[in-house]
Amino acid sequence: MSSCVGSVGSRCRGSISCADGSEGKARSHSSPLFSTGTLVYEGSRHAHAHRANQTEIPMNPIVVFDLDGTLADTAPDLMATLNTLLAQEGLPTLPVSRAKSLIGAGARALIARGYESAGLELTPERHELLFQEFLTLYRQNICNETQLFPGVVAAMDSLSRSGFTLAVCTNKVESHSRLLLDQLGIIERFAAICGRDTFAFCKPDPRHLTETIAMAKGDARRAVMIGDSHTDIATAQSARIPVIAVPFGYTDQPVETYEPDRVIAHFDLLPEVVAEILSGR
Ligand SMILES: O=C(O)COP(=O)(O)O
Ligand SMILES: [Mg+2]
Repeated sequence: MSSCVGSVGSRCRGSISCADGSEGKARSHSSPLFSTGTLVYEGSRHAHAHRANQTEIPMNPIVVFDLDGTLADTAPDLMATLNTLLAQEGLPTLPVSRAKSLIGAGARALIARGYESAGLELTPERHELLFQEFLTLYRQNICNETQLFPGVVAAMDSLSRSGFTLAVCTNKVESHSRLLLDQLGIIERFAAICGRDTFAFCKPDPRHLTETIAMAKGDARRAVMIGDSHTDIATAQSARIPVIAVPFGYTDQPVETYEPDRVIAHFDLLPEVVAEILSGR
């Protein structure tokens, strides 16, 4: 039998390619919602194959987390880094409370928005230079005051026990995301960590989410995203993935404005709400 490598794409429409070059369709193998599902390969050349000869690719239900403002309160260290840059130029620094309107679209946007609110417009060259400086500075100070939000670890424990794969889809650069998740002690929990530079596209492009799910080998039909911003909600909505919002992150407007499927005020509620969404309750 040929060995088949799963590259099951977003929403499970992807093909599965085999060592012998043949392609086949992946079909859902009926599975209970919260147990590990499987996809059964039915290669065109092997359609006659006896069931015992079929290659099964496990596809777990998956929860995809945003990082800044969802898993962790990163505002103090992000704003401290921004303020170091502003102070270097003799510009007024900004309070952490401004994080809600500045964070969410990555470090480049944070710098542009920060300088704009300090009354300075950046040329593209200067912007790029400051971005590089920001990356270096932030890397050295990434977890000084940053903390996981209450209940994150217990919620992940519970989801993992129920058979969920976990992944991160963030607009932070991937290396920073990995460094931070490592310093927070939770990096091992994620089957995929995809930052704004992991693919050629990033949130709100829905492919950032669907490709994260594919990379984690999660089942896109049993996937839920959790995020704190309009960007996360819009991304999930365009990917047709249900989305839960947290109200304690970085957004100007209340998250309800963007019509997520649910809003949870504490991570203790996450496992239950994910279960409700996936069972259509
Ligand atoms: O760093 C940012 O601005 C955004 O990051 P997030 O996508 O994890 O919220
Ligand atoms: Mg966020």
